[in-house]
Amino acid sequence: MIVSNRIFPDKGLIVSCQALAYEPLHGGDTITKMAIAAIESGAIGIRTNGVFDIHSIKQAVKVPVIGLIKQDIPGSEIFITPTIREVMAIVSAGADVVALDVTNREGRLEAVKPLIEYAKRAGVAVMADVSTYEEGIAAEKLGVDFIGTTLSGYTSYSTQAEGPDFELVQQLCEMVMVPVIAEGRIWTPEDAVRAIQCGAANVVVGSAITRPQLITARYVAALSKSSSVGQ
Ligand SMILES: CC(=O)N[C@H](C=O)[C@@H](O)[C@H](O)[C@H](O)COP(=O)(O)O
Repeated sequence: MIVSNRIFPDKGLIVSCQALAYEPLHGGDTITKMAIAAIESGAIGIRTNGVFDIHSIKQAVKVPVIGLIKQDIPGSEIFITPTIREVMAIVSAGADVVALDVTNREGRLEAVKPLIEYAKRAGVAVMADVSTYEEGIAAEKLGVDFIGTTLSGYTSYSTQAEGPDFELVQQLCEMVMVPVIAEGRIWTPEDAVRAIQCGAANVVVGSAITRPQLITARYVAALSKSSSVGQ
């Protein structure tokens, strides 16, 4: 059986549960509890950042976990699992899938090869976080198991949009054989349905479910906009 089909045999929702050190929910078992809540409500997978949360969530839930490590490297724009060190740590923490940057920046399409090979040799699948169609095509050639639209809008040359990049999801689904995971700025159930209609195998939703500070800010902005209307 193809690795990706074994990991996520059905289409569905993957919830990204992440809180970096500067975010209010960072620390302790908060993120693990978020993951448990998501699974209790029907999510089929979790995407999470960092060794602690990957390991903790793996102990707590039975669904596949996509692991990444966000790491700032001075002078580099690549921050999602930038080096082999992070790949090794994610594999050791027990993730089922390693997510990493497969963008066309800083020679990454060449530099990422040993990272992909390491994960695959360890029996762990790879999700390529891309920002454009061309990067998705390149990622498939590199032998990844999933392609995510995660970084659309986060590279200088990709589509900059407020909402999800449905066009990229659709283009990739038409051209690649590996499952495409729609990810990035999916805020409503309708967005998620549309991503699946575009051909996505799965949908990752993060902030709209697990970043209460951003959810709150949207309500506050909407209310302040509506109260200023007509004044
Ligand atoms: C660009 C970047 O750093 N994305 C990260 C990747 O793991 C996460 O911070 C996002 O929450 C995740 O991609 C889900 O997206 P959204 O939160 O928009 O649903």
